[in-house]
Amino acid sequence: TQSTRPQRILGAVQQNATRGDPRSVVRAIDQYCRNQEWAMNVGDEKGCILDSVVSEVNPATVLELGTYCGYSTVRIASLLPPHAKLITLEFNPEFAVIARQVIAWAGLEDKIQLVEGASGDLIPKMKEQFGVETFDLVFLDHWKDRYLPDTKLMEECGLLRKGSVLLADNVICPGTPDYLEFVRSSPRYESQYFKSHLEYTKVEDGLEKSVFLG
Ligand SMILES: CNc1ncnc2c1ncn2[C@@H]1O[C@H](/C=C/CNC(=O)c2cc(-c3ccc(F)cc3)cc(O)c2O)[C@H](F)[C@H]1O
Ligand SMILES: [Mg+2]
Repeated sequence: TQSTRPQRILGAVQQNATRGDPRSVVRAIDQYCRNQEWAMNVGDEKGCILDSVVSEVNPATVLELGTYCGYSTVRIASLLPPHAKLITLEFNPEFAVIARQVIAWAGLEDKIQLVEGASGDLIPKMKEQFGVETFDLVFLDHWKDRYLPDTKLMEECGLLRKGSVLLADNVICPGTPDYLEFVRSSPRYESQYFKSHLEYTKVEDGLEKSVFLG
């Protein structure tokens, strides 16, 4: 039977990456998606910007919205200090199955909690069900029309504190116009655009880093 793109990405990891070596997992996915078939990972170019923001924030608690195959999940978790935790939300069970195996291959199960479900349902349960106070860093990379409602929901649920950093993928391509307008005009956020390119292409895209001011 025909394999799916996520299954082929997992295969590339299992064939080309070293178990327990997260950076080799990241490299294997980038090489596959650049040379064989495109996939919507944040990728190597925007990934370097992601790395620098993660290193700067040095977060104890991270929330990722939209796991897909776990590329950015592994990339972020590989840079976290000991005892730091990353919660990643994914509502497509087929993607979750693949992402769990990619995370396991990287040996990062202890740092990453993949929760299956929709962000709109899970965000209100973060405190009670997952023992989270606030998030130091949130990486938004799920449906683009959900960035703004979920940001407002995180505020309402008290999951952001003064200094929490939101990092949003794809603010140019496919684009998140309502989110961008909000974080750039709101007095409660200090926003900065990092110009880059759509993963594995020459098309413009970028990341928006927005610090919640409380
Ligand atoms: C809505 N709440 C959700 N809760 C949990 N998991 C979710 C939720 N919503 C989606 N998911 C989950 O998060 C993922 C969704 C990622 C969406 N990403 C993109 O569409 C996306 C698209 C392009 C792109 C650019 C140009 C072009 F020509 C074609 C594509 C580039 C990118 O970097 C992207 O990130 C996953 F698939 C979905 O199940
Ligand atoms: Mg993306």
